[in-house]
Amino acid sequence: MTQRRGLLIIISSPSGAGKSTLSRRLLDWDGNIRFSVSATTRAPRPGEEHGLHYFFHSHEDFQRLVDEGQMLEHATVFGNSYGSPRGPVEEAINAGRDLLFDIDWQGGQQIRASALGKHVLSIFILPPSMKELERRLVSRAQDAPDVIAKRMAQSRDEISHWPEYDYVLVNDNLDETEDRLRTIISAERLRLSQQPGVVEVVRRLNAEYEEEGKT
Ligand SMILES: Nc1nc2c(ncn2[C@@H]2O[C@H](COP(=O)(O)OP(=O)(O)O)[C@@H](O)[C@H]2O)c(=O)[nH]1
Ligand SMILES: Nc1ncnc2c1ncn2[C@@H]1O[C@H](COP(=O)(O)OP(=O)(O)O)[C@@H](O)[C@H]1O
Repeated sequence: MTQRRGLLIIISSPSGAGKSTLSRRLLDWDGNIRFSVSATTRAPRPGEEHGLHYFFHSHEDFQRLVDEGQMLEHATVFGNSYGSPRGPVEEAINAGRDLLFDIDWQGGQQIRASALGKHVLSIFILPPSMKELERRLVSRAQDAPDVIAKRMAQSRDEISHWPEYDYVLVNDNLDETEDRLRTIISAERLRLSQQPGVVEVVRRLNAEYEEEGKT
């Protein structure tokens, strides 16, 4: 049987809505999902490792990677450059491995518009309220107050892109949101793995129909 192609799972949300937390849970849930480690010019947060959470680059190095065509997509977010390396993507699709992208709406648009767009499953995460979004950003205790203010100010713009996504989830209860994400991914995998078999069955049914017509 033909192996299904890998999925490019794109998760976007305003900063603080919970996409990193949900991404981590999805990676723990299923070993067939790998994380697309982005390149960025942002400074590492405490505990973040080069090559694991991000590839941390200088502005010059980042620009060189873009110029060399090594980025599948890239964008400026909160004043820093972020981009998804092209290298692992086609390999994953062909090997039937799923890749998880924690990227913003600009990246989502670029990948969807690319030749690889047909492999995309996109999910947008909304916070239950703006107050809760701010509470989560503050309680994460990773960003300075001015950085948090910048992210809150940008959140409305990010949220306005929800209609571009295949699915939209409100991340109120974390376990419930994780459960819904698992359901969405499982259903999409089922749809993809069925396709080759279904084409064969329809061909056989058509042949049988033709045979019947002759008798
Ligand atoms: N377009 C694009 N956006 C990215 C990429 N990597 C991360 N981002 C987005 O950049 C924004 C800031 O990410 P980060 O600094 O890690 O903050 P956090 O999402 O609040 O934890 C988020 O919206 C990410 O989804 C990327 O490779 N491409
Ligand atoms: N459903 C939820 N309920 C309460 N807190 C949450 C929920 N989802 C995430 N969080 C917390 O909110 C903060 C921001 O989540 P994070 O995953 O870093 O967001 P993002 O990656 O979208 O910026 C973290 O401290 C995380 O533990």
